[in-house]
Amino acid sequence: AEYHRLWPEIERVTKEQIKYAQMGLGNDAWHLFAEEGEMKMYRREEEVNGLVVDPLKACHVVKGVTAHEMCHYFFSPQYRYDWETTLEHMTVVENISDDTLIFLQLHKRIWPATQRDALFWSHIRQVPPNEPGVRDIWIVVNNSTELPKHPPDNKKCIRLFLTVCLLCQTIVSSPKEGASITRDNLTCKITYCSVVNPGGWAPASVLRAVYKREYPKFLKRFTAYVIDQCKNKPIMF
Ligand SMILES: O=S(=O)(CCO)c1ccc(-c2ccc(C3CCCC3)c([C@H]3C[C@H]3c3ccccn3)c2)cc1
Repeated sequence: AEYHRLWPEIERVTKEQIKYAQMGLGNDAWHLFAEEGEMKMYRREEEVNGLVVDPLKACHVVKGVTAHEMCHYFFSPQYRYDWETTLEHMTVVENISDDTLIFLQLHKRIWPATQRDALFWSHIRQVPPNEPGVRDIWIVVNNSTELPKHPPDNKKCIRLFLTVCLLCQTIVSSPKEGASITRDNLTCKITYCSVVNPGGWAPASVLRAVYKREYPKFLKRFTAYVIDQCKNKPIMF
């Protein structure tokens, strides 16, 4: 799929997102707005043309799964309805390659905001480890795109714009002398980043309340789902 018209953009945005996820909190003014166990969620308050586009960064550590498994369940369409509770409808409108798809998603209306839909390419890839102790790194990047065949239907709903990445690192603790690696030896470090432009006006207070409620719920539910899906299956590195 290296010759697909979107490939240069996919390469550029994916490389940007790897850097952005791996820089941690940098020296930006991030506000910790949710913390539960190992999960820490940060946001910055930003508006573009009066629209709330608060960047979000979440860090989480889960035991018992690999980075590949976490990214596989996030990327693959067949599992999405199991963990994405705000979906009313989801379809794959283009199969660019086995590691790049284009999704069209209609999200449930969140009162009193108008219903939103999202059209985005989604790309999964393994990334070389960047620090000792990390066995492997996988990333999924979701980035809004436009397709003549799927124009926004502004009468029905508002098209939102998103750039999202899920970067996961696998850390393996050494098993007992001579024992093979089990899921007890696996730790997955997760960095989830999202910037969502709601596309049309919605009260800042409403949007911030939605994000404050929905993002922690989403990351907790998604990671618990992957742990449950993997626990009795062979490890996928
Ligand atoms: O990580 S993903 O790519 C996973 C693939 O689905 C992703 C994450 C989040 C969204 C999203 C974007 C905007 C909204 C709002 C904006 C105004 C009204 C709807 C919502 C609403 C449904 C709420 C929500 C917020 C956060 C997490 C999940 N649910 C969701 C879309 C895709």
